[in-house]
Amino acid sequence: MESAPPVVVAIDGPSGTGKSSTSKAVAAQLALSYLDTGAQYRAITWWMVSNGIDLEDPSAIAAVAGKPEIVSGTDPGNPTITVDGMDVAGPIRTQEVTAKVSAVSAVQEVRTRITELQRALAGSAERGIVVEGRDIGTTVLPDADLKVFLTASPEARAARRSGELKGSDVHSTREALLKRDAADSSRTASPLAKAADAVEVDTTELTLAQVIECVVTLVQEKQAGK
Ligand SMILES: Nc1ncnc2c1ncn2[C@@H]1O[C@H](COP(=O)(O)OP(=O)(O)O)[C@@H](O)[C@H]1O
Ligand SMILES: Nc1ccn([C@@H]2O[C@H](COP(=O)(O)OP(=O)(O)O)[C@@H](O)[C@H]2O)c(=O)n1
Repeated sequence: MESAPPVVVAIDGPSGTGKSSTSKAVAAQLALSYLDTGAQYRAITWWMVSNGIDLEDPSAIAAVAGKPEIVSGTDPGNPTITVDGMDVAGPIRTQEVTAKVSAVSAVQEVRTRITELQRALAGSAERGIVVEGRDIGTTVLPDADLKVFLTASPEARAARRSGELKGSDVHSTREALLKRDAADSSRTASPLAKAADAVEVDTTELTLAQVIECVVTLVQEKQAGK
């Protein structure tokens, strides 16, 4: 039997809408690769913080954007991320990195560099890939076979996020999350946006299992040529 052509799936949306959990599960179920592009922006931000780069100064960020070597593992069962050979899966999730990532990801030189990495990984995935982020359907992979834009109410997103972060309260989590969404949506370089041809799924009232099933069905329909 001939093997199916690779399928490329772009999943975008704001924080806490379920992109990572959905993308990982969909990729695992369909034996596709998986790429968390937020982890890449977090990794370059972690490197800049660790090296004392002035994040108030976009030109200082731009000047060193090419320095760190960022490598993403694309197995949905074991996604990995390293910077210059160091495993940074833990350090990229600190509140400090979360608070600073939008300033770094707004710099065009950073985006150009990370977008190149993303396209190379998508192009080399034999069976196909699920790529999640903010600008995958609009900029990184505008020819993706399927584009999904996940949304959810700010309350649902804040409740989900604060459920993950021990000791955080929903109110401050909500404020931090909305601030980051506003920065990501208003930047000039490849802002968070829904592609015109993306399928929007509001996950507010859906369980994670329902969202996964919905996206798996959309991918299978594409693969069947519907
Ligand atoms: N539909 C859903 N209902 C309830 N909780 C969800 C749903 N989707 C995701 N979650 C939970 O919300 C949290 C954030 O999900 P995540 O996939 O990391 O979102 P994102 O990648 O969009 O920021 C995780 O703990 C996840 O298990
Ligand atoms: N394709 C992408 C993905 C993330 N990002 C940036 O990276 C940050 C972290 O993304 P993330 O997906 O890890 O964030 P969460 O939704 O997990 O909180 C975002 O707030 C954006 O600033 C981006 O600019 N473009």
